[in-house]
Amino acid sequence: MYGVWTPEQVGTAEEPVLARTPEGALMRRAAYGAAQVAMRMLTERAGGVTGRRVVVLVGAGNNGGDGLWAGAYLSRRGVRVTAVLLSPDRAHPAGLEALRSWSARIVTDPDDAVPAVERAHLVLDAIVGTSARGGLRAPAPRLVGATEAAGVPILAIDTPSGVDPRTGTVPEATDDGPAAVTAAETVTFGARKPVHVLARDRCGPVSFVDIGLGPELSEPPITVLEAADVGAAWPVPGPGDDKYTQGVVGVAAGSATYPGAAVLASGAACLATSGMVRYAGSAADEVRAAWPEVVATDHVADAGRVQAWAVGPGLGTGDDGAATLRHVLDAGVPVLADADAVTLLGAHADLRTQAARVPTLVTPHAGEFARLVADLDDPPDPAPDRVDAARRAAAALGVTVLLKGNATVVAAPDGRVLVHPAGSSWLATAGSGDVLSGIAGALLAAGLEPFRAAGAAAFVHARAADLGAGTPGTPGAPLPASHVQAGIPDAIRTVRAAALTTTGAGR
Ligand SMILES: NC(=O)C1=CN([C@@H]2O[C@H](COP(=O)(O)OP(=O)(O)OC[C@H]3O[C@@H](n4cnc5c(N)ncnc54)[C@H](OP(=O)(O)O)[C@@H]3O)[C@@H](O)[C@H]2O)[C@@H](O)CC1
Ligand SMILES: [K+]
Repeated sequence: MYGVWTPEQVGTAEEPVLARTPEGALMRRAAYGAAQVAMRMLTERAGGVTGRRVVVLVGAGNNGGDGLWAGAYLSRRGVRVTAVLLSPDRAHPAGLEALRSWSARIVTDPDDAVPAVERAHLVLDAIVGTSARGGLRAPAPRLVGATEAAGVPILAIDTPSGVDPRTGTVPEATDDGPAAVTAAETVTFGARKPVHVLARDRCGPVSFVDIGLGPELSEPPITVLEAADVGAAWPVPGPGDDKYTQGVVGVAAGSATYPGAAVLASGAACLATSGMVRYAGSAADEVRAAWPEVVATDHVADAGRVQAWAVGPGLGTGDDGAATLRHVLDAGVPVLADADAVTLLGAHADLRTQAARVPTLVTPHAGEFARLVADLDDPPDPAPDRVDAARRAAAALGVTVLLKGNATVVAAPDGRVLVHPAGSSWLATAGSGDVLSGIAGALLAAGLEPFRAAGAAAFVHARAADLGAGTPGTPGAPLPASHVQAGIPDAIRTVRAAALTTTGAGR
């Protein structure tokens, strides 16, 4: 597990460290770390360091200072460095002096900069960091566009410029070029910021350089689970367990029109934990045929006792669906509400009141989220700040909210937030949400609190898709939701193996 801090919190943590270290030491530490990453990238992508060409795009503030110092360290190692000063009058003086002392080339005319980036082996984006507001400013779009068109990789210094460091959002591109950098990799300093988990597609892999802020940082407003955390929390049977002690999950999903949702959710629940799965609904025959271990009935009233309900996929949003949701919310056990159940919660105030009385996890995509909060005073809007919107919705509704998207955001009513940054987009396929419902419902039944269940389910769901798409590190292929479902056991094995390696847990 690691934390993510806002730029303001990082700034506050920096102050005492800056006060007790020699002037410029923190920046030099950061820049040295950035130069190490740049040299590794040059070795991997250009076969070596000495004599390779690096262009540093240098903005007006300390981020530009990091870039200039990194350029100086690279020059010292024999790299041919060109610094492009985008605001020549405001370039960091000490960094500029350091770079000049190594006789690096310094360019201020964009017309000279374009051929330089086109011929570079690597471009460092030191245009703007944590003080960024809005997209790239001229002439940066032209230079970043030329870099991308030439296929030259970009290493973002601290944050990919043009991407909002707090929310990960990017303005529209203009005729001048891209509004933000798309980095091959990012190197960050002191603490990870929201952009690194909310806009992984813009950052690429993120390296972390410790500059000693740790003791000064407050509780992180966002945490990110790692494989070992998920593996250590994953419920598996012990010697004293039977099918009931591990938790029975009820699945209320699917309909005559959408039996597939029931099959996907029930099967995912079967694969996620080893207790027992009950199914209630009009797709009982289809569920039994696909998953003979499921105890299936036609109505929730006949389902028998469960320790949690997963309700919603393919349920319908009419009176029957509302009655089913009302029934499961009345059972007094944790509830996973997805898809049509989310829409029903948005439409019925009494159901929302019921949901707040039991541990409820709601898993909307963007459209369902808008319906879920439509009736609230001042409805939270995920554009531009998805974390804030999820946090406000969770607090207002008294439920845990898992907001789907490229980065999954989980917010608890008490203000805790988890983000799961997607490493890929393979989950953008019909039925993948039904699979997530089954996994999360099974974890609720096994006793995980909604916040943890949501984080662990999102992690394993994404891992199942990645494994199903192909061998990590090679180009993958699209996969349907039934293959995501089939990948759940492998995904669980990998997180449990990670837990075993890290802590000895997960046995
Ligand atoms: N404190 C430390 O010792 C350490 C700090 N560190 C480093 O400092 C970085 C933060 O530095 P910073 O606060 O100086 O601001 P920074 O992000 O460089 O922006 C500078 C100016 O750019 C402008 N600007 C705004 N938006 C823009 C845009 N879209 N496109 C173009 N320009 C834009 C805006 O000025 P404006 O023109 O709007 O007045 C803004 O004031 C941090 O990310 C890390 O890299 C590390 O070295 C660790 C030690
Ligand atoms: K940057």
